Amino acid sequence: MKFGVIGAGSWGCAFANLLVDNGQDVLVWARRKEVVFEINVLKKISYLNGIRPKFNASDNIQEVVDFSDYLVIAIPVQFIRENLSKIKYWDNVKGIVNLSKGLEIKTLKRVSEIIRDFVSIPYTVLSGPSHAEEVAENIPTAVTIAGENVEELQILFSNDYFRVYTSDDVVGIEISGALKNVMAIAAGVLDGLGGWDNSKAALMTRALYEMIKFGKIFGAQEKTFFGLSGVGDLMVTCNSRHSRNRLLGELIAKGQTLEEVMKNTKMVAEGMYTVKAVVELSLKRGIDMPISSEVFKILYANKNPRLSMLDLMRRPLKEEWYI
Ligand SMILES: NC(=O)C1=CN([C@@H]2O[C@H](COP(=O)(O)OP(=O)(O)OC[C@H]3O[C@@H](n4cnc5c(N)ncnc54)[C@H](OP(=O)(O)O)[C@@H]3O)[C@@H](O)[C@H]2O)C=CC1
Ligand SMILES: O=C(CO)COP(=O)(O)O
Repeated sequence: MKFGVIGAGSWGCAFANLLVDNGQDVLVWARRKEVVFEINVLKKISYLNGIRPKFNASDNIQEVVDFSDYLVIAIPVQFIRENLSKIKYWDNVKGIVNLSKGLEIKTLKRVSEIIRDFVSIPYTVLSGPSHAEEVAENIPTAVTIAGENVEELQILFSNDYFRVYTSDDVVGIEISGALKNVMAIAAGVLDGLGGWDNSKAALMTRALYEMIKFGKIFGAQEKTFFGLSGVGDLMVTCNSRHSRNRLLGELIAKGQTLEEVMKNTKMVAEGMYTVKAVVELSLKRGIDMPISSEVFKILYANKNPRLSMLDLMRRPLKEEWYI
């Protein structure tokens, strides 16, 4: 099978290597010519130290689409629309596989909804605790896919280091994948303030609750949040040294501004965008989202992270579980 991968960042490249390991033909789209040169000629991936690309790349998006049976999306969510709009013909593509995690802030849409604005071909989302750095080193990883063609894709993607489960909950997988990035920023804030175990465990548990509350309003299934794309990805992202979202929160709590953090990294922390959509949607739909709302205030209203933590502790007392 031929896979075109849109995005030559860490996840696009790690996933492309996985596909090659599984015997698939792969062509990756990178927006910059220097990245194509690095991959095709220098055999380097600048986003993944020490990992050699097993695939070729092109900076011509239409060429990659024309090559593809399946098109894999692996670029930051805020740029999916602008890049899909460059594609003129979709004739060969039999399905889309989305690896990106977030909500579009301009439209408040999930990735499946953005894609439906362009084509109505089968859509599948893949999510779960899967840091690119570890997948690229063939470290055992498990993820979930939902959508169309999942039986075929489950077989094509699985191997001895990558185990793929299936689910019937596209909405739940997209929402849990998007929201865990916001929660990981909050976890990073705690790491920056003190790295306390009790506080981190409390935050992650209440974060899961908040994710479920939000997801159910949009038709997600509760059980999805207890699976790989929910609690699994929440655990990895809130705790991992690889997580860009967690690191963003940590650096802010240690005194850097958002602008400073962004200037010093080329990697995307999706939660800093998604939190805007989450707060807007929660206001529109009347969903109480205390952790997301504090993350928003810390990032965009210059709120002192210590005060955010205190404000969360001082909320009205209540039963633990009341959805
Ligand atoms: N990294 C991971 O472990 C995982 C990431 N994800 C998700 O995958 C998605 C991609 O993340 P990841 O690979 O980590 O990102 P990286 O930060 O590693 O790389 C970002 C990639 O997106 C490209 N890019 C940035 N801006 C644009 C633009 N305007 N148009 C086109 N391409 C652009 C960058 O190109 P350039 O180099 O030219 O700037 C680069 O190739 C995100 O939604 C993320 O949440 C999901 C699971 C695991
Ligand atoms: O989604 C991820 C791991 O599953 C990646 O998280 P970060 O973007 O925070 O690194």
